Amino acid sequence: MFVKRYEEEEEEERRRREERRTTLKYFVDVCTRMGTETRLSVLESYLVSLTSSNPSWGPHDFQEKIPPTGTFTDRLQQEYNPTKRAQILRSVDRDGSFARDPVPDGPYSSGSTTDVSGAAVRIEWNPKQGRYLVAARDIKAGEVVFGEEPLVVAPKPGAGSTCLACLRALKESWVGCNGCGSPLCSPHCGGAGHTAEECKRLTGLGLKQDSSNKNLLIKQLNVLLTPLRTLLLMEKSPGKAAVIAALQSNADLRQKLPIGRFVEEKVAGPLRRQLSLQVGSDIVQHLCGVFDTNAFVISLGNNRCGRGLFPLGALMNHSCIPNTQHWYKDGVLIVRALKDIPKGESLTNTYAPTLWGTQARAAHLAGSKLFTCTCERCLDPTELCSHISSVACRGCKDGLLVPPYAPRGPWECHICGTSVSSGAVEAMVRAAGAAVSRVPQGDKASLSATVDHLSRVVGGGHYVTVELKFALVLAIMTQPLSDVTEDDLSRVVDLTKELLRLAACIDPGMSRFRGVLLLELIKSVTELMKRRNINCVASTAAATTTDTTSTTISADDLDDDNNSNEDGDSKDHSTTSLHNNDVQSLLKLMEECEAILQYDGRLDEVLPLKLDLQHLQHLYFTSERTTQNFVIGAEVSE
Ligand SMILES: C[S@@+](CC[C@H](N)C(=O)[O-])C[C@H]1O[C@@H](n2cnc3c(N)ncnc32)[C@H](O)[C@@H]1O
Repeated sequence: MFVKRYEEEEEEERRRREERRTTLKYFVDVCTRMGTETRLSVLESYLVSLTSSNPSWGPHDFQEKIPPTGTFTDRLQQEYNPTKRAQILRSVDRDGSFARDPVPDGPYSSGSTTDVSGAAVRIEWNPKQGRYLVAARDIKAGEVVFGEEPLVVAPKPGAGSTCLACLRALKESWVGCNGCGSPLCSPHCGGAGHTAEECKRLTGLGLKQDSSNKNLLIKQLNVLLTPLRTLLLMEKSPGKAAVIAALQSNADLRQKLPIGRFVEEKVAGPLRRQLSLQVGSDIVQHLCGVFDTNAFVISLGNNRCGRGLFPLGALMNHSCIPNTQHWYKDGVLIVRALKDIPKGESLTNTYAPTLWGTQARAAHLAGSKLFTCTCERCLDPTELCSHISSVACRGCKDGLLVPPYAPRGPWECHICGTSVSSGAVEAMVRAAGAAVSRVPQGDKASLSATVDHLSRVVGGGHYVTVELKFALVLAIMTQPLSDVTEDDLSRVVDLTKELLRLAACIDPGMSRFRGVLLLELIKSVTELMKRRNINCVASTAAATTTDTTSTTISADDLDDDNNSNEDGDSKDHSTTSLHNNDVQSLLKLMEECEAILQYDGRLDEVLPLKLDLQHLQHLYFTSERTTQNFVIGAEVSE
């Protein structure tokens, strides 16, 4: 009887081994031979699987039936004549073998007639940008366009010790996993990330034995973990394997770059030698490329962060003035519209911080995503009149040196015409960047001094200074509010208003930047109002400026449409007083702030602030019977 059971177990094990071998072989085939059409079908099927399995994340009026748009293949049939169609497909499929790879088995399989009805988005393709998402119907600002769970999550390659199970960043001392010695936040961490299969493979790294070399081993672990987890997932699920195979990896380009060599030497080799994975270099190059090209940095709160692969989210192409932004809720990627998006418009996401200037964004995109952005902002040297890259002119008092249209041309002042070589400007910006890097993180005094210094060197509106201004606002406002001086509160009011005007140009709509700025503005104004006792008419001009100028904080002034006259000049903000209805204006802004930060970790701060404001409103109406004006930052003139 025992012999029989042993034989059965042997047979079962043999069958499992064979199954795995076939799956991986199958994946190799899919990866290397999959044609463009099939890749699109796989992703369209994946989109359908998401909308059907997770309708709660769909648009609010999800029940409304949208006429089926048909698959990409169908649309090509309809929209192009046969010659054009063949041309298009050849242009994206070098060996011409685009035709008939089988669509893989698994949860995402489907025939060529994928029904994408119900989804707010559909997938399109063009030769310049590849695949991208398009609004399948009108989408409203603030609407959740879709939610998506990650296929794979792992620590960032450059991260330090991170709990493999829950992605928490760990301090110097941590417990090692009993099996492989990898970092865990506790032996009983409830996170599901570190599986038995992964543990078995990772014993090959020697983390359990080697304690002298831990830091180096952790670095290696973080580099290997992403492809390891992805390969283990693909072995288990052919459907998911096909989705991952269908994602863009830029592997051909990357192989000619230092990153290609790095992957070969530091990833593919060790995966085979140390973790005993039978995997070819082409697969590893593809997987590393897929992550570097598509992965999102995820931040799960409580110091838990890493990278996640969200195939549908990854299909959003980049724009430096994106129309969507994402948040995370319980590990799910929530993609929301920043503005109204009409049917047919492509959905975009930004791959580079919007607060960076064009040269910095372009360098980041070229280096990591291997393309050049040609959006409206990138093509405009003034960056949509924000002048965030323009540098203060030394030739005249008010002028700005504006970047040239030609790549290495001279920068010219838009007022006095002074011309400065691009090399000289770049050196100036580098020096400014170096000054920023010397500022200790969160150090208010150094931040403030450096903002003043950089405002003189590169200008107050240059992106290096702007980033620091934002950091200064956060540094001031992370202290307990009762410790913040009135001077600092007034500075926050001025800085947030200046940054809100900038946000209206380069990060418009319901962006997190606007939401956080509104929150800090409302918080600082509310605190000032509370301190100055609503029943008194207080002049605080001396505390804020040497003259009696300051800026209004009414909702109208934060509204960009009201912020410039017909010539596009900024309004004069020197006449200042809070109007009688300003508490109500603040409450209105609060509503907007709450709507923007609906999925943000800072939403918790909104409710107490709202209560404070409602309390002030009550006081205000009581006091209004005796006092006409409540003034911040100006002399009272009755
Ligand atoms: C995350 S993927 C986006 C989806 C991709 N288009 C696809 O077909 O899978 C990023 C890649 O898409 C392309 N891409 C994204 N945005 C682009 C843009 N604005 N202009 C040109 N190419 C873009 C680049 O090749 C980039 O490496």
